[in-house]
Amino acid sequence: MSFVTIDQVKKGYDNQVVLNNISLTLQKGEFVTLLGQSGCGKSTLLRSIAGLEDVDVGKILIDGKDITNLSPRQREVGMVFQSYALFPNMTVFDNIAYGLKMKKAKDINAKVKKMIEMVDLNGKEKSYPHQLSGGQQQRVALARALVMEPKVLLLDEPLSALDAKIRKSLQKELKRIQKELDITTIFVTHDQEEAMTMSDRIFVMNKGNVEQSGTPSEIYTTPANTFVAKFIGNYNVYNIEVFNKLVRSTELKGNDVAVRPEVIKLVSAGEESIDLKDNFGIKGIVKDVTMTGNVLRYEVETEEEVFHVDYLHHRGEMFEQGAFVHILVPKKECIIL
Ligand SMILES: Nc1ncnc2c1ncn2[C@@H]1O[C@H](COP(=O)(O)OP(=O)(O)OP(=O)(O)O)[C@@H](O)[C@H]1O
Repeated sequence: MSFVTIDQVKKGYDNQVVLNNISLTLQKGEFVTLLGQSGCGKSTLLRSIAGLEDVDVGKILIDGKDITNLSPRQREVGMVFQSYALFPNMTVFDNIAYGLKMKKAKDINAKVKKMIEMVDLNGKEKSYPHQLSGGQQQRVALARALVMEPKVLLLDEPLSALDAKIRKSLQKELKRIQKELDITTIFVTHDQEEAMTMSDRIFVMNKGNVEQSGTPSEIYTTPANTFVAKFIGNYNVYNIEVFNKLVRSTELKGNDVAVRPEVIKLVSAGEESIDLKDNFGIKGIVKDVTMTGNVLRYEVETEEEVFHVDYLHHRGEMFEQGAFVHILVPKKECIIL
């Protein structure tokens, strides 16, 4: 049985549909990500689960209980925002202890200490938020949410305000803590790389709809439609008629064809023995070569379209800007959309 159920949820403002009949389920302990561009409705969905927004239609269940009409407090969820939202006039310890004190919980000291240890803030108990870095403040916000032992942890772009290096290290720590506590987590981000590294499952959202759900590798290797292919990775997506014209074939049928940049091979134009049985071949000129990390990213111009081709640096020969090449697209790697 699923642990969290979103059942046909709809929400709109004035004439605008923000959530268009969203249904999804999560298993206990899963880390899922709502991924999408600004305005797609991901924050609204998260805030609806938290009880910070009302839905117009539909139901939300957590651990078998219908929470659709409960107040945020009664829902037993914890939330962390991009902006940290700490109490500025309270120490780290008091920020984390606040919710427990309100609830008149037992063993407050021990619980807060354990959380401070978990988020690696030992020694900072008496510091105030303004004395902490952004990353440390976000650790406090995380500890403050987790100390309440919520059933579901909701994270709204929690790492987006941090610089790249801190962000990477907090991604790892967040995953470690999530696994250690086995806490069901819904993470919101617009950053596909972040979604790919963090998630058990990703829900790709667009204009109030879930376009596709799946593991990071499922979404990357088998995008369900043109939107997902264009949004994820660095896919080459072409209108199928244009592609067929380029490769002088009518083999492919459909609307669009998508090809991942790393499956395309480049061969010098002078090369004679090219395999045109298993590949589509297109003549092109290398327009640009950029190096990102250990990946060589080529931009190859053809008579109609530009092809993006990624080579791992050690994959062999390099092609210079201006080089005449054959672009070999393996037929079995063409994804028809
Ligand atoms: N209180 C509100 N009143 C009117 N429109 C709203 C309100 N809150 C959100 N919206 C609209 O709903 C749409 C979805 O907003 P939402 O914040 O969920 O998107 P998002 O995908 O999380 O984007 P972002 O990353 O920019 O927050 C947007 O078009 C937004 O303008």
